[in-house]
Amino acid sequence: ARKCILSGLWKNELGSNMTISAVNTDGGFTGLYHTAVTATDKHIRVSPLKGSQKPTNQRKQLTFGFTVSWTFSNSMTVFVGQCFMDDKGKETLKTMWLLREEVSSPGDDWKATRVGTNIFTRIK
Ligand SMILES: O=C(CCCC[C@@H]1SC[C@@H]2NC(=O)N[C@@H]21)Nc1ccc([N+](=O)[O-])cc1
Repeated sequence: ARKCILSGLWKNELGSNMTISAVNTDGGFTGLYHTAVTATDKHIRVSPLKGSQKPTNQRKQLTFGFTVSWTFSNSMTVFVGQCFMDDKGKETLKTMWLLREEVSSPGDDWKATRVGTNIFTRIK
């Protein structure tokens, strides 16, 4: 594909994987996220994701964002990033994320958000 298409199966360097459904006409998409890691002592469960991307007809290397609402803990992650295509047509999603945990009081709000990066490549 000469243009990045987000739908399909992706994995990141942590070993997490995600499936993105078909992207609808306004750029919206949904999917499922299976994280390989957690900072809780909970059992990991597949969690829903919802996001949007810039329409592909405008850009070859599109920007996107999505939110994962974790089903196994009171926390949320937002990912934002861009799809890059190499000259062989291989797509890479370079992302940054914010992970918000639920804290018990406003006084703990300062320590409630983690930040990081993830790179996703397609699982053939
Ligand atoms: O652990 C969690 C939920 C799972 C987060 C997985 C993150 S999302 C960014 C990164 N990319 C991945 O593929 N996986 C990781 N929530 C959580 C974490 C810490 C605390 N805490 O209380 O410290 C509470 C909930």
